[in-house]
Amino acid sequence: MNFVSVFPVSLWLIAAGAFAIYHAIRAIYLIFFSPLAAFPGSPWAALGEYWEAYWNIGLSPGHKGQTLFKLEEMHKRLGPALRMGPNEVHIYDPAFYHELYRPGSRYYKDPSMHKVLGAPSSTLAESDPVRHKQRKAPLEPLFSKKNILSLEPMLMKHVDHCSQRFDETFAQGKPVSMEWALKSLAMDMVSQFAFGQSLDALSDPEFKSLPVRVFQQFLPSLHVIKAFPFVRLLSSLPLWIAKRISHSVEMGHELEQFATRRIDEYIAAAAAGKTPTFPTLMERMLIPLPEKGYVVPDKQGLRDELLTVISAGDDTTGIANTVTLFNIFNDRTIHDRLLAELKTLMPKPNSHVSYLQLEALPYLTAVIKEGLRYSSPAASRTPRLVPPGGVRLPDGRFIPAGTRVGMAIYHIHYNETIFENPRVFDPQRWLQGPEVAAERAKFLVPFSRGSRSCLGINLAYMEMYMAIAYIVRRFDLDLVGTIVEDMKWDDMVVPQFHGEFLALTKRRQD
Ligand code: HEM
Repeated sequence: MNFVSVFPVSLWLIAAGAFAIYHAIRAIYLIFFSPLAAFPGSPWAALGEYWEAYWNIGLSPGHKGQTLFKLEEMHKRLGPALRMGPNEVHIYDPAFYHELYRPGSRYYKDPSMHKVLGAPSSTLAESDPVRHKQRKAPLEPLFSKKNILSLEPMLMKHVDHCSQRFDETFAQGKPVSMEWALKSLAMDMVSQFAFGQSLDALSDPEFKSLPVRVFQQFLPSLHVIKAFPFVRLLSSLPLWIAKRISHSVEMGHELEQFATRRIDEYIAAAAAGKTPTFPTLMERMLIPLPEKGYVVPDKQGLRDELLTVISAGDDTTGIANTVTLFNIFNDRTIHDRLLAELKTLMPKPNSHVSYLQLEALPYLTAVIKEGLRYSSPAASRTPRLVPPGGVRLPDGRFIPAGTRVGMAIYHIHYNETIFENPRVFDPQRWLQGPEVAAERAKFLVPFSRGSRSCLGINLAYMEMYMAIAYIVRRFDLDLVGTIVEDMKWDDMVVPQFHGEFLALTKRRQD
């Protein structure tokens, strides 16, 4: 007996017909009658994740990581609010950014989205504001400026190691792939901060150690997982099967195993009294804070935290440094002015200065701000849910409570009304008098704003100031055939460049 003989053909036809009618009615409702029908956009977007997947996944040429740019173009044609999904609106109005992401905002993260995207029990993914505050409690003092300043010698050690690796590669007559090298530098810094021991990514001969590659290759797969959540289930398969199905799933497995190993090693070392001499993420996460409602998470929670912090801190800072350095060495005017300023503080190429001294340099500061604007490492939208009562937009349209709304940092940073000639890398725009600079600073939001903004902001700034200042002062990078076109990028969760930034890393003599 088989299924077809149990259910006659007519029943199958009725079931298929009912299915088709249900979806046709659903489509008509979503496109023409839903409360979001007033918002223009592609009808495919109204039906599901299909439109976004079509522009992001890259099944056809020119359609990889393009949703962000497509949205920009559509907003310019169709207005500041677009239909982005059955229950989602996308906004392109800088003034609304400060409403959506302000401190105390009641627009919370959407838990369903983070369940799909992974690491659901991390601070980054926690949507409930009370639980988020509790979860953040041990991390806040760790990420404070005071504590980050105490990490300066550790960061300096990695900058020196990076310089030594540049020398070795130069001696072999080979160019350095700057993106890989700078991501390795960021990886060593953030891994030591997270569990007290760096992953020594800088020692890899090509700067392509497994952890750096794994994060780089896993993140773009989030586009696929978002559109087809069942893909996530593949990660529960045994590794040998998963490997045959998808490289990204294999990478996801690698990541989880890597984090679990690190946690076990850390706990074993702590039990043997061998903890690092400076506070680390792991150490803080393992101490309960009953007065703040913080309970030590289970293994899965620790793993999620470790993975999100390393991933949040590696690619982002690596990308920001890559883009900033390319633009410095691609424009002699910017380069010469920055070098001249650095020489006032660091008379010799091997001079050492403190981070606080670097932070006080006006042109370096302008270059770093512009690097963060121009690179926008966390470029895409970070959606939130509309709070009870809904929201009325300035044009009178209403968005009901529970709708997802999102804005993209890239759209703020590349908005011509705020930043003139946004596609030009121009540090000078930050030096046009305190009033103009203050007005522009309101819209410099690489780390987002409000209670869900980046916890790692102080560490990220310190990494950037130190990497940019020491590399520019020590090395005269000679771009090996890299042109502006190579630095164009697709939005694959983090920017993915079209070409490679290759440079001969020659030491300066004076
Ligand atoms: C240039 C470098 C960086 C940029 C541009 C950046 C950007 C961001 C942005 C935009 C968010 C908010 C995401 C959201 O709304 O969902 C965020 C959150 C976060 N970032 Fe960063 N980040 C950087 C570096 C770092 C570093 C170095 C670390 C840690 C070592 C870090 C750790 C975190 C954490 C833990 C969160 C979650 C905060 C929370 O939800 O309370 N980030 N980052």
